[in-house]
Amino acid sequence: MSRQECSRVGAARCMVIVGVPILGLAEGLEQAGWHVLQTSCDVIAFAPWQQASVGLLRITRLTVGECRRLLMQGSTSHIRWIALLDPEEREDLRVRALVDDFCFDFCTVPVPLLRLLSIAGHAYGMAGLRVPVLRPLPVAGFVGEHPAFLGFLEDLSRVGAMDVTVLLHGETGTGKELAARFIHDCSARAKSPFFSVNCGSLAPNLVQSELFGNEKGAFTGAHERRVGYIEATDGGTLFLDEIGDMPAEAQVSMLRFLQEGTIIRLGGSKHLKVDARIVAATHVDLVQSIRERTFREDLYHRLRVCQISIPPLRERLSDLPLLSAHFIRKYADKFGLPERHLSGEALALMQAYPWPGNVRELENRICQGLIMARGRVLTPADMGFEGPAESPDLLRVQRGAGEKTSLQQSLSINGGDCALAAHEIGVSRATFYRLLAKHGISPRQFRKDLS
Ligand SMILES: Nc1ncnc2c1ncn2[C@@H]1O[C@H](COP(=O)(O)OP(=O)(O)OP(=O)(O)O)[C@@H](O)[C@H]1O
Repeated sequence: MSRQECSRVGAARCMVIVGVPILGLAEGLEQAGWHVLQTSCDVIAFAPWQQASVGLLRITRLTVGECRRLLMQGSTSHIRWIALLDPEEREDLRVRALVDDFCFDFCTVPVPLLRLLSIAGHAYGMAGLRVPVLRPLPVAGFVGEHPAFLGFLEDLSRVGAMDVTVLLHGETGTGKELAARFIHDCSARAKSPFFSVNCGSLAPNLVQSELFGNEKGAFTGAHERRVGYIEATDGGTLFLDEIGDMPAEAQVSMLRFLQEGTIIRLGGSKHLKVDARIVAATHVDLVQSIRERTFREDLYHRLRVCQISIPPLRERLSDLPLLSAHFIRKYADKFGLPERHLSGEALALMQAYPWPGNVRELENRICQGLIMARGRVLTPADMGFEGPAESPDLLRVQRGAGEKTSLQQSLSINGGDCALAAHEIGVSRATFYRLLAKHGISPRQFRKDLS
C-alpha cells in the first residue's frame, strides 16, 4: 500500500481483517462505508495497522498462538478487536482466554452482517475514546510532573551546569543514580565517562585500590598496575553511592582528592592529577554518622558544596499514573506483553500505600503485575498487594480517587481553565484550588494536552 493510499484510507472508517477471508464479508462491510484491509496474521505491514481502528480477527485453534503474538505487538494496541469464531472454537480454552484478554467483542461464524456492523460501530466509538497516553518522555528517562519533582529537576539542572561536587540525599529507590546521570548529562563533561560505584558493595580491603588504583606488587595478588575508578573517570563524573559506607582510610584519600585534585595509587608515591567530578549520594543522615564518628566531618563539608534532596514517592503520589504508564510501556516492550492499564482498585490502593522502596518498588511491582496479569487490567493481586497490612481503608481511598478523577476530568474537558472546571463540578474556585493542591494536580498539564 502506497503512502497516498494510506492517507486516503485514513479519511474513512478503517478496518483490518486478519486471517482466512470469509466469502462476501469484506464487500458487505465496504458497502456499509468501511474501508477494509485484508491481511494474514504473519504480515505485520505497518501502515495499514496504523490506519485501522477496528480489527476482525479470525481465530481458530490452529492460529491461536499466531494471533496472540500479533495482539501483543505494541503497533496494534490501538485497534479494538472483534474475534470471529467457529461455534466449536468457543469451547477451546486457549481461544477463550485470547478473546477475553484482547478482544472488544466476538461473533460466531457464519457472521450476521447487521450484528457485526453494530459491534464494529461500537468498537469504532470505543477506539475514539482511547485517551492518548501522556508521553512527556522525560529528560534522561526521568518521569514526573509533581511540583516537588519539577523543583528537584530544576535544582539538578542548575548544579549540572556548575562544575561543583554534589551530595544527593534520598531514600532508597528514589532515583539518586538517575539524578547523578542527569547532572552529568547537563554538564560540560557530558561526552566524557560517567562511572557509578556503590561504596557499600565494595569489599573493605579492596576499596582503596578500586577507587584510587594500585601499583604492581602493592599487595599480595597485585600482579600488575591497576587504574582505579577516579583515574578512569578523568574528564568525567564519578557517582559514589552509599558514601556513608566508605571505610575510614578511603575517606582520607577522598578528602585529599577533593582538596587537591590528586590521588596516589595504592603502593605508589607519585601524586597524580585527575580531573573528575564527584557526585555522592547517601540514604543515611551523614550528620548522625559524624556524631557516631563513622564519617569524617571535613569530608562531609567538602562533599556537600551543593546538597540536593530527592522527595520520596509518597510525597509525589500524583506522579503514580505517569510513572506507572512509563514502566508498563518499558516492560511491555521488553517482554513483548500487551500494555495493560491499572485497575481503579489498584490505583486507589497505590495512592494510599507508603512506598517504602520508592520508585524502584513501583517499577518492580509493575513488572511483576505485567507478567502475572491474567485479565485486561493490572489488579492489586497481580502486583503483589495481598496482605491485610498493605490494604488501606479502601472506602477512604476510593473516595479520594473519585475526587481526583472528577478534578482531572473537569480540567481536561475545560482545557485547564480552573474557573470553568470549578463551575462544572459545583465548587467554589477557592475549594477547587485547595483540592488541586491536595491531589498535586497542575492545571498546566491540561492546557498542554489541548495544544
Ligand atoms: N523519576 C523517575 N522516572 C523514571 N524512573 C525512575 C525515576 N526514579 C527512579 N527511577 C527508576 O527507579 C529505579 C531506582 O532508581 P535509582 O537506582 O536511581 O535509585 P537510587 O536512589 O540510586 O537507589 P539506591 O539508594 O537503592 O541505590 C531505577 O530503575 C530508575 O531508573
